Amino acid sequence: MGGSIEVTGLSKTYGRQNIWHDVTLTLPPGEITAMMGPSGTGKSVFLKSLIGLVQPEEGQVLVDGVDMVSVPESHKLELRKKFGILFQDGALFGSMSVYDNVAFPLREHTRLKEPQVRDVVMEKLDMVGLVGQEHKLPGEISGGMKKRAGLARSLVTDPEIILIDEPDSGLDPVRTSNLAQLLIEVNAATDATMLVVTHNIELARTLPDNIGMLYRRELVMFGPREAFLITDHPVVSQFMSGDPDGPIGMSEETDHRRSEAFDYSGGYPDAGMFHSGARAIEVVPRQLQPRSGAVRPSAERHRERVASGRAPLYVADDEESDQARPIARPSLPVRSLTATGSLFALALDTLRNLFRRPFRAGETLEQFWFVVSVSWVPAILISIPLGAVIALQLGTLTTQLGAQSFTGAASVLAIVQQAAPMVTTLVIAGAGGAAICAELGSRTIRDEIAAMRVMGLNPVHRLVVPRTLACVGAAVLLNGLVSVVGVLGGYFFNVMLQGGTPGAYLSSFTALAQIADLWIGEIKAVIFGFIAAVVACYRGLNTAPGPKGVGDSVNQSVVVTFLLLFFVNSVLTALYLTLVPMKGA
Ligand SMILES: Nc1ncnc2c1ncn2[C@@H]1O[C@H](COP(=O)(O)OP(=O)(O)OP(=O)(O)O)[C@@H](O)[C@H]1O
Repeated sequence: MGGSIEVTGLSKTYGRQNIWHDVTLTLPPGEITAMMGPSGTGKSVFLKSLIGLVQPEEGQVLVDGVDMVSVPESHKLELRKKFGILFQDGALFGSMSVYDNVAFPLREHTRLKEPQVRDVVMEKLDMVGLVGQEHKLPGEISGGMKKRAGLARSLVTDPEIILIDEPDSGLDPVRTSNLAQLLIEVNAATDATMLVVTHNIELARTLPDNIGMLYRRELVMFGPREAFLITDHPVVSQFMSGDPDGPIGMSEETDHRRSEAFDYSGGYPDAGMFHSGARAIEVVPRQLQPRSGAVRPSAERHRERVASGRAPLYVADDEESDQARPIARPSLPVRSLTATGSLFALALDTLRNLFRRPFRAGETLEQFWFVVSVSWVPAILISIPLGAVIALQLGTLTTQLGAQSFTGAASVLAIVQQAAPMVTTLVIAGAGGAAICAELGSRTIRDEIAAMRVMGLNPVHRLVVPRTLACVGAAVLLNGLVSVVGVLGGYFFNVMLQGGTPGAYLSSFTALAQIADLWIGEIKAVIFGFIAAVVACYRGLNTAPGPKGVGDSVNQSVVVTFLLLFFVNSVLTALYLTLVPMKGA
């Protein structure tokens, strides 16, 4: 029998937006449940909170007795292996073929040999009608096909709990019916617990054993399909009939006014009360049955629960439903501290995962090449004028002080210790970091990262570590390059324009500088490269929905990196000057 999920007092907010509060329900093991509700009522957020992809502020989600809300992330990764999930647009990995996407969980989590993997993958692809399309990339197939490929991937490990977000979006009515039929066959064959989030009334009327509805920040009704469909509840009956007249309008904001104006004189049905008889026969259609003739064990259990009165219909209290909940939003300092703490936690997690096997050499090299290729030209173009300006300024100053022979040492130290690591990392953050943040942000809003987490994979190990090593490697390499170009630029301007002598420029450097002065530049490059990468990855992985969310993340990642770099540079410089004695001092 499938896994059990018991939700108690669950509440979720985003900023000032209360998504839903105090949601309590149980998904009966092995049964199919549909969650309905107008757009934007938080159905997808609810589904993600069951699997620990969204962190609710209050409440519990017991998955086979373990609370998904409070267990540590490492335990969540294990618990998620019980789940299969189909995200709204399939959440396929864009760089892999349909075949590799479906094979991915098997290759990661089982010891099956490639021929066995092939058998399972082809069986699931056949089930969803995608045989012949397996070599295509996700970008080359339609939205409906992506959805079916996502379903095949979610079924490939025979999960105990299957979560499906809007299976019908992007599908025509015939394919929607076929998909519904497929889901009932899967349930009959596996007895998995299933939750289907949908707007599709026909699907909700014929597929599930139980139905729930979210509306205006709460669960308005939840219970057996046969009780839910015959209710007189104004919100539920309007939604199920698709009637434009009623408390539900164009948006939740205006619904508040419509709701006040609506005549509720018919009253609400009593919780736990079943309406039966002629009306039930009229409005409750026959539930879909497996074509194979198999008997669904969960359907039998459901009938027993209903007959014995152990499946009451929950109806929210009308008084409660119209009350706006005050949202205790943390103050700005608290939110800033929380974000800083999370960034710091990601940095530590990245360091921990550096030593985890397998080492992803291919992706690290690919990212390294990418960061170097977008950064080296701007880095050099900036370093030439910067070296010149530093040499000219210091040359003028040392001449005024009568110490012109020390121009070389001053310029080289300024370039190697300060300018080169800063320039390198600002360019890496602006070019490479911004691209990394945009890439991870797009993958986040397409639910690719969530899909990875569901498959029990750690995005820090898979994505953040290779990108961090790439940025650190690129920073060290480019720092050397920028230093050389900057020093040559300084030399050229000092010797050609300020009348300095080549011998004095170099000998002053050896007289005043020491090997530690060169090391500090490279150490700074390592630290700054690490900061640029972790900030970019952090913002990318915590992107808000939509293209605007990605844009905001990129912007914040660049600004935050710049601020951190200047701060950390001043601390490192002060430490170096305090701890390392100057040559000749
Ligand atoms: N990561 C996030 N950050 C901020 N707000 C979010 C985030 N994810 C979801 N939301 C907000 O939560 C609300 C509910 O979104 P959700 O996608 O769950 O709605 P839905 O009921 O599934 O809608 P639809 O049926 O249109 O898909 C929306 O207003 C959305 O903007």
